[in-house]
Amino acid sequence: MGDPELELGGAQDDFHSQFADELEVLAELEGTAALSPSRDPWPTVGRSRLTSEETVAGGDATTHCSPGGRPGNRKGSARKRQLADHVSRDTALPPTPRVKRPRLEVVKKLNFRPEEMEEPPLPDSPARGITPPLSPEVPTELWGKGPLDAGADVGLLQASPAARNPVLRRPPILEDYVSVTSTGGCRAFLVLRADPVGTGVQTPFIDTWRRGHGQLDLLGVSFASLKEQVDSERRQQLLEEAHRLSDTLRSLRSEEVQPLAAPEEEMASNQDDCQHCLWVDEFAPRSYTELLSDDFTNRCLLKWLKLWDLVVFGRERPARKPRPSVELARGGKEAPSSSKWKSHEQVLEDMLEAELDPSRRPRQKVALLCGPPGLGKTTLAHVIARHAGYCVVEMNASDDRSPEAFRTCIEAATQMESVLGAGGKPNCLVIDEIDGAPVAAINVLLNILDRKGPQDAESGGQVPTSGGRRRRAEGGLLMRPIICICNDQFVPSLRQLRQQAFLLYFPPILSSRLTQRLQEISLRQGMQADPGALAALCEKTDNDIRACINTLQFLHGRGRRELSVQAVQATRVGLKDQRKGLFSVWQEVFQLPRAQRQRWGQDPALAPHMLLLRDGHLGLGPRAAEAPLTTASQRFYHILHVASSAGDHEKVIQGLFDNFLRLRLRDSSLGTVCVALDWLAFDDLLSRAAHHGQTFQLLRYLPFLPAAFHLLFASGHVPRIAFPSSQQEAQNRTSRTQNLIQTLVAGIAPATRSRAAPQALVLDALCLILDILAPKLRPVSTQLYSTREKQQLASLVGTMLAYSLTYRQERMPDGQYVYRLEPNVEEVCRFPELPARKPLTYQAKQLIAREIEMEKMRRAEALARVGDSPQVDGVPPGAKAPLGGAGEKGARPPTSHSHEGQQLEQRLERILKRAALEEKPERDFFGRVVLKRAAALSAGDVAPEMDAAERHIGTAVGRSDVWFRFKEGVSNAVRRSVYIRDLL
Ligand SMILES: Nc1ncnc2c1ncn2[C@@H]1O[C@H](COP(=O)(O)OP(=O)(O)OP(=O)(O)O)[C@@H](O)[C@H]1O
Repeated sequence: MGDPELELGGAQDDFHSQFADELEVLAELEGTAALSPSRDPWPTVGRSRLTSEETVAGGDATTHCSPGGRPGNRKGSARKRQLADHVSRDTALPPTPRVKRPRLEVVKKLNFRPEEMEEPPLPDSPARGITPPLSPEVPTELWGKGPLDAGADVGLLQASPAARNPVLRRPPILEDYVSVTSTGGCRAFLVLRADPVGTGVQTPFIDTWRRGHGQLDLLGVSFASLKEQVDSERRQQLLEEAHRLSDTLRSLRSEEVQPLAAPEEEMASNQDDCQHCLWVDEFAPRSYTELLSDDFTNRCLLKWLKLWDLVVFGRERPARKPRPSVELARGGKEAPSSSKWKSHEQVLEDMLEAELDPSRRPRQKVALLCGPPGLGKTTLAHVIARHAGYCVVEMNASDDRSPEAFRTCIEAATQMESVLGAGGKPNCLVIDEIDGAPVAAINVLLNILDRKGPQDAESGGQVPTSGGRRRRAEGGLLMRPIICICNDQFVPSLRQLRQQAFLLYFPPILSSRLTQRLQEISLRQGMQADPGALAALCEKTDNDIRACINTLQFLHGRGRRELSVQAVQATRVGLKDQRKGLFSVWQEVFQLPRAQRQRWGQDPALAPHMLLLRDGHLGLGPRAAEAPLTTASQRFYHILHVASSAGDHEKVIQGLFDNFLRLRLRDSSLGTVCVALDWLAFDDLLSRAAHHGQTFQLLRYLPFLPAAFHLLFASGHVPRIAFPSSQQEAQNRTSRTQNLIQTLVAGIAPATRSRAAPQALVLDALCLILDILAPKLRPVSTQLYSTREKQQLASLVGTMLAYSLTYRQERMPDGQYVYRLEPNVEEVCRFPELPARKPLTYQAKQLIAREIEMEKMRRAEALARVGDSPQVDGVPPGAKAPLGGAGEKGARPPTSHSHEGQQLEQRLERILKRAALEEKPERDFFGRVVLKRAAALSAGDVAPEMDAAERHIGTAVGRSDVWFRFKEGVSNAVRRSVYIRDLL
């Protein structure tokens, strides 16, 4: 854009050149006025306007008029004023969307060719906005008809050329203007006009204004209209939400006021609630009668809670009526109650009938409810505790796992002031998922249970009454009932708690009761469900209440208003990824499912082992799809699922291995047993390949073994299952045997050891060695042995010493003494149940043991002697020992008993002499000789050496040459004929 002042400066040189334009314009004006005498230069407000761009694009072809556009209002002095064609929006016009006009293209080009500037606007272009007065070049038809034309000539005559046509080819004389140069180099001059409305002046965002509120309509719909639309939509939404909420509130209130409304009304009012809440919560039982669990269990738990009444509420226990069965038993001759075997129910009844402990609490301070998930254990605990007048405090042992958190929770719930919390009711603590708690946390609970009150010490004390004084006196004594809930009672951490708790096993819910309840629920929710479909659902979920109700709600939520068996079977929801206990897994493997039991034995196609024996496969191929196998394959997949989710595969397999031979086998040819053993071997191979070779994808085949066992051995009988222990025992034996071999090998003489590798020893040598070590020895004194026998004995002793074997005396639990081989390698190579092949007598073993000891002493002494005297011939003393190594065995005759005696005597003498020589006078602290000794010596005139010996080894022994030590169980200790006088 050029500078107007410079432009003007160039035009001031001569008058003609300066005013030539004006003259021209005046001439033009005169011509236009003559052409359109009736044109209205000030169109009404309702007339459409054009923006400045349109004005520019259309040259003088604008048809707008505004108050500010009037010539009388114009003020030409302010150069910085807004362009006159930037006029305010017409507020009277509705903000209707308008079509983008093709003329906008022209604006973008900004090409001010003379012919374009004079080009008339399109006849169909909407007339909007307030525009400057008409340019004389604008054709008449552009102005439309009617009122717009009225009085046009009045203003027109008064208007200057610039006022009529703001876009000029030459600069205006009297008015301010802005020069504009097009991209093609063509120049035009825009007249500046006043903006009395102030729209353009006030807004700092002129460009925004141009884009947003101008006439370009780039959005197609004006921004304001869009905004308004959004606002109205939002308003509508809020209104709808408010309606919905008020409806919900109303329905809730009506439910409270009228709980038994007509089913239709109820259905309608519940429809909204259903979207928001779970049916399991909505239909959770609130009272005792609504419980679905077994009545006996419910009653037992309630009775146990009632046992706490005395300490909690101070209520006396009602006097018990004697049970008729007990009476009968007392009256009758045989008393069945005294029989050894009691059913679980009887045991529970007895516990509930038992006397309270000295502190007047039940003997079992904790009730432990255990059973599969979703059967309503937690619900039962809540309902029964509320029914018994308690305020239930629940904690989840899986969440609060640390012992400290456990202690705090338990103490807070049972002993703090909050016991009289909500509604003035005492608390009953419910600890859910206690099988998830660590041992340390369970120990905290056990410690709390074990706390003893003063009444425990002095039984029969005063009945504790409620109040702070009593609690203080009892310290931390547990005075509130605790109900623990778990899924698996056999987890190791619960072992101790189980022994102390009132154990209630939660039996499966009766399918008929659950079906009835489900029917009620589906009816209330407007869902049609036939009992067959509901029974199928119960069966599918193992009578899990939660899973059943959730499945119903899920199907209802998907728009299903009718439940069929097919729908239940096709639904993949409602199955909980539950982990069953080991016993239940074993039981499921060995027992047919309920529905199967009646049919078992009638349908030959169901003979399960046929599945495994035929073609040696499991019926997983096309055969599995055949009709008769459908039920069996269902069972197969069920067990496969159970085994996969059991987790501890090794234990499962151990249980199957330990128990399968105890079952009643129907197959007399033991074919099933052989197949089962093959499976076990296969499982071993698989596990080994998976773990050794790290090919873990093989692990997926492990659960097939339980499924195979199920098809082979499942029957209708309840199996008697024992916890597997054989694996553990075998492991213990293995490690014990390995230790024995290690000890044996470590004790073998080095020369022999080099040829006795452990495996070769076990497999080849040991059994034979044991035979060698059992020669026939006559049960007489060795003095009566022939030379050959003596040689035999010496050889035996030599062999045993070479392998570092001996016999050790042991006392049996019944008081008997026996000699055992040590290390007892007999265990390694003999089956425990089988008798030893050539057992040695007690005396023979005793003799051998003694000879071994003697030989050891001899060797030690020889070594000591060689150590004292300088070695002459360079031969090691051990090698020269009389009954030396195994290589020399039998070479030397066995030493006689008299020789032994001589040796012992000599040894004794030496010891005594040495002791006498070493005798030194007793000195006091300062090194002076203590005189007391001298006085004693003077009293008895005995040789000082003898006395010294006596002092050393006692009076009786010290003065005799021989002494005996009594060794219990050694028979030869009393066989020798010894006179008393020899001992004195
Ligand atoms: N008689 C009943 N009628 C309707 N719903 C019930 C009934 N009993 C229990 N439920 C519902 O079943 C659901 C499961 O119950 P609950 O939590 O007591 O089972 P649980 O055996 O403790 O399971 P978990 O071991 O998984 O904790 C609950 O939501 C409860 O509302």
